[in-house]
Amino acid sequence: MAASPTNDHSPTQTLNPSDPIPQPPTTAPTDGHDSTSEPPHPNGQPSDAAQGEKRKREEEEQAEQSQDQDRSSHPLWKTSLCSFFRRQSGSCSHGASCRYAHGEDELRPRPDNSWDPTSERAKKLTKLFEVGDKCAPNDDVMMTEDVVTDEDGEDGDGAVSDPGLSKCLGVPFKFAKKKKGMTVGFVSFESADQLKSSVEELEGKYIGNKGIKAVDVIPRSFEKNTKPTMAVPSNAEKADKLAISGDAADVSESSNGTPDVDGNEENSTLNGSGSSGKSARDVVTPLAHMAYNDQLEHKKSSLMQILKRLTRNARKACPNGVSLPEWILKSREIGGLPCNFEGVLASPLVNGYRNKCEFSVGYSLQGKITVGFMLGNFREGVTAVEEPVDCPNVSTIACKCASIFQEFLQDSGLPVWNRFKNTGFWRQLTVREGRRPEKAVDSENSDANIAEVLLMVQVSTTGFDDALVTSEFEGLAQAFAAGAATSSPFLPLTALVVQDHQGISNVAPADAPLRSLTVPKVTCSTDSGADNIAEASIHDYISNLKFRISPTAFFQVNSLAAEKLYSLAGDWAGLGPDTLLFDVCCGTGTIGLTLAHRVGMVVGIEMNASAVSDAQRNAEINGIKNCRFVCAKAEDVMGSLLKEYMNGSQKQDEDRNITENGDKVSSTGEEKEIVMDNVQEPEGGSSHSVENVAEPGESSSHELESVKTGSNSLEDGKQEPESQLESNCTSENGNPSAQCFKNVVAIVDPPRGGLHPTVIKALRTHSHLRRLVYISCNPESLVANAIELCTPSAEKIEKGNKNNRGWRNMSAAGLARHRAKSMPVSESFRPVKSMAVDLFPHTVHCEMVMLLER
Ligand SMILES: C[S@@+](CC[C@H](N)C(=O)[O-])C[C@H]1O[C@@H](n2cnc3c(N)ncnc32)[C@H](O)[C@@H]1O
Repeated sequence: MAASPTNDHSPTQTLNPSDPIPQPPTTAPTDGHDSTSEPPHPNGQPSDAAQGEKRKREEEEQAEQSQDQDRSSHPLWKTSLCSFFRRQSGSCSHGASCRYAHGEDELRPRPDNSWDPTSERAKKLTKLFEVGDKCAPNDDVMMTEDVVTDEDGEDGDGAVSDPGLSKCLGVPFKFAKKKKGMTVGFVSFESADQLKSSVEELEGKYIGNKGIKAVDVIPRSFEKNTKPTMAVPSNAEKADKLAISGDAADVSESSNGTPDVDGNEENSTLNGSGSSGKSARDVVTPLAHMAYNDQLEHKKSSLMQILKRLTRNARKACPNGVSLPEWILKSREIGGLPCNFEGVLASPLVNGYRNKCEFSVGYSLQGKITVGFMLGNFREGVTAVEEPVDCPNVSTIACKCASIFQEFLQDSGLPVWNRFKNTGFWRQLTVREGRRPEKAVDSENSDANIAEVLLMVQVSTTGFDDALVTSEFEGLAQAFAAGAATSSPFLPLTALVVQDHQGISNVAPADAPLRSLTVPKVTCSTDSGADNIAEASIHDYISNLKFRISPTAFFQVNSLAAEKLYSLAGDWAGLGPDTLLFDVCCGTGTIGLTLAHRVGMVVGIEMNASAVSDAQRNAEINGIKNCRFVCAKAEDVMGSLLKEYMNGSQKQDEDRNITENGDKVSSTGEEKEIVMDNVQEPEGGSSHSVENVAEPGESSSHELESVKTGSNSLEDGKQEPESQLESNCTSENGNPSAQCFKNVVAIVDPPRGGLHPTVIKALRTHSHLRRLVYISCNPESLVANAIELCTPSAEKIEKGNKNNRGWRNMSAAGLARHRAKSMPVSESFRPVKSMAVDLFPHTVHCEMVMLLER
């Protein structure tokens, strides 16, 4: 049964935003504007001229799209009612060519078989649904965790049955509970008879206008003292239809069960349905059934569709009275793309390429404690975990580690984490592998290239006896030592770390306590047994540079493909001895350090303290002296750093930033200037001094500067920077200033969500920054950020209404269009070229690179 259509559903909520035809206004807001795609006009009613202009743009856009495709065969053709036609009593200037339906007769069903929610058909269906449509889809609940009650009617936590849910159900039962954010609730019964009669009574029942569907919780045969339990998945889009509270706080596991939590690609992989019959392989590597070349083709065409959104949205956002930029006009010649898309570069290694995997701890469908991948989404009631067998992106060594841990857990005296109750001890295993330098790489046998393995076990120690915990940790270390000793292929166990984390989701904050465990010497190939957490790290190689990687620091999961990615970014960035390169979101310094020999100076910005510490150390290991790493959130320091390095031209910048309406914005475009602390040496000269690291949210930055502390010794094969800075090229605080650099470029590589708006503003409003290379693991956020960077400025900027709640429901592109309107007057960038690098074979993900210039 599909989610029931309701009148308050806007098309953007019910349709896939990737649909190439933007949705029309289907509701009739008072200002006559398209409330689904545009925020309300901040200054009240738009003028007729503005409406005319907007309409003209839409017409142009329509004309362009008609070149691309046969519109009438488009899946969204006439699937929404034309609001102009309705408001103007049956007339629309587009006539028969309008993409929207002129009346109910013309209306077509949407690809998901639903109807425009404002249509009569949809309303009728809603009514039908309310009086008893029983054709609900068979949502699979694979909740393999204990959700049932104790004998006293309380759950294991002592929490009482959910009274709101009890009231809604209106049938006899023993215990009922639903967590906020979940689309299913759980009910247990005194007896099988009670279950049978209650389920019969519940069939066809509604809570609000949402049908209840009762399904068995996945085989509970493994439970001792099984009590009859069923799940009641709500067909509501939002879980609050079944919850007593309207507040549907999200408790979903954003990454659990996925191989990576680094804001990287797989976070979305498992957010689909948890349909039974799916294996871990299907869920984690959904393209594995395709030949690799076909996978690349598949990625190419979906990336092209996403890229076209940049053109469409920038066109839409282009202010009235401002000419469309050349790149938008020319996009017609390249099928609506914003710039040339040069294809997808293949990964040098297609199987076993992941150097980091995060394995969930949970129960399999058969009730066995399992270490592997979750088969779906916790929100939808799926917690079943399957072993990572047959997932071609995972190395044999990583699988072996998961299996050793799984064996250990079978006899552990401590419980596995229960996501439903938020109780338990063992949560997750992260396996990180360090590979040998490239020259030694054997692409046929990727496991043979693994030289170091770091294991991080996530636990929640709260409420557990210290002595028991200590003895379990000893047992764990023994188990890994013994397992590694007998492993084939050889398991070079380097470090074992425990991360203590109490939070609901397994995504731990960067400062979650870490403890290094001593692994008995007998099994260890390298310097294991380190009690000092500073030593718990592994090393990998990119472009012949050696990188130290701490347990929680980001490092691309496919090192060989990352090398291709970074060199592509470097080639496009137009580097030279006169270049100052900003490496924004630099992680362990990979991009800046691999390109350092091609530029005058690198300034890296990164918020994760361990990663910055690694970056600093990596500069030292490789004898690189022209890098400076700043530990701070980019949004807190980007403007200040650009300003600092563009000292000489500051006055000019400030003059430029007096907007037409007389408002003066800071040179960074930020409303408030963020003042950086003076540059500080790391305490005691040590790059590991985490005391020097800004707390999250602090606006100051403390820096670990490799410029000053880089060692002179070069390891074999390491690159000497091409140019060293003249000693007189320094600003007041001793850092080299931009006057020494003719060319200032930025390479940004943000997490999935993209750049913070403050960073975008700073990059855009610093006119000396002429070139920007954007790397992204999420092309959607790249497009959203590029809309803001590439849309021409209005002659007069609009001030946004920060209290407008309508923004919450906007797509990323819609929000970006809106933000573009309030961007301080500044020269926009233009997309020059784009290309993708496949870092994630067998998954739908890719790294995208786009060159922006002005
Ligand atoms: C996709 S990774 C890229 C790291 C690095 N460029 C590389 O390729 O190894 C994104 C990095 O941005 C960092 N990050 C996330 N939000 C940030 C912020 N607001 N400011 C600075 N760094 C941030 C993360 O810690 C992570 O290291």
